Amino acid sequence: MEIHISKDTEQLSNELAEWISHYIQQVLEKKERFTFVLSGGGTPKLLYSKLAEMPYKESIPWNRIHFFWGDERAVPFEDSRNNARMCFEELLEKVPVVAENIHVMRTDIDPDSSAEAYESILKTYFQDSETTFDLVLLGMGDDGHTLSLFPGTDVIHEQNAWATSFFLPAQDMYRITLTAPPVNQSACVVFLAAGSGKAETLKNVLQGERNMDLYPSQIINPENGQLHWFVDEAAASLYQSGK
Ligand SMILES: O=C(O)[C@H](O)[C@@H](O)[C@H](O)[C@H](O)COP(=O)(O)O
Repeated sequence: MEIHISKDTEQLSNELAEWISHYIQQVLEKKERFTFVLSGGGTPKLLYSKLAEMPYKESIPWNRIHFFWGDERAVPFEDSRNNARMCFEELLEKVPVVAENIHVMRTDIDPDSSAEAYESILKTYFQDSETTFDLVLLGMGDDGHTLSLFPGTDVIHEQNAWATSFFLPAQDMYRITLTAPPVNQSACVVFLAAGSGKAETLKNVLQGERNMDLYPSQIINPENGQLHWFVDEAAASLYQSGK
């Protein structure tokens, strides 16, 4: 695991945009397509808007990138809470992507069918390949959740399905989410977290005892891939470097 600490969210977004751009170029030197899992939540908005600006708008080979999502709130695409919609607004509408390469988690069908359909897209994509995505961008909630793996939920320990759906009473909505297995088979996972509200949880996730039911983010640990945390100083304020 590698942790990158930036001064504030502006610097964090700039540094991560640069890192992602460099990583994409590197991977695309060796293969034709790049698979990128986008995250919802508030923190990546600034990152996406940076990637949509120069120089990345022109330097990244957008037409060779295939986009997926880590999780989705089962609300219509038009709803401002829809994760895919946010990603379109901040990034995908602004750069030359190929429409067929964008794989949203559908919310115009029932959540179970949507999760099944997503899993079958992924299985078709990756077939028997040992490695899944080139890059999975994840957020972490103040409570330690990532994807839609919320503390105390069964989905944290799902071993078979690659995508699933369930009702989240606290938010009165269904969620559709990737499970840990396809994420842990990816080539690289990047967590992006910012703000003092995440400081205690970040410390517990990275340096506390292992308790995935309490801190689901701990379950994410690519078997043969890289794991990076990009955080700002506020989120890292309780993290003890060098420990
Ligand atoms: O749909 C969601 O809510 C997200 O996919 C979720 O997993 C998010 O990444 C975290 O909650 C962090 O969100 P913030 O960046 O807003 O803190």
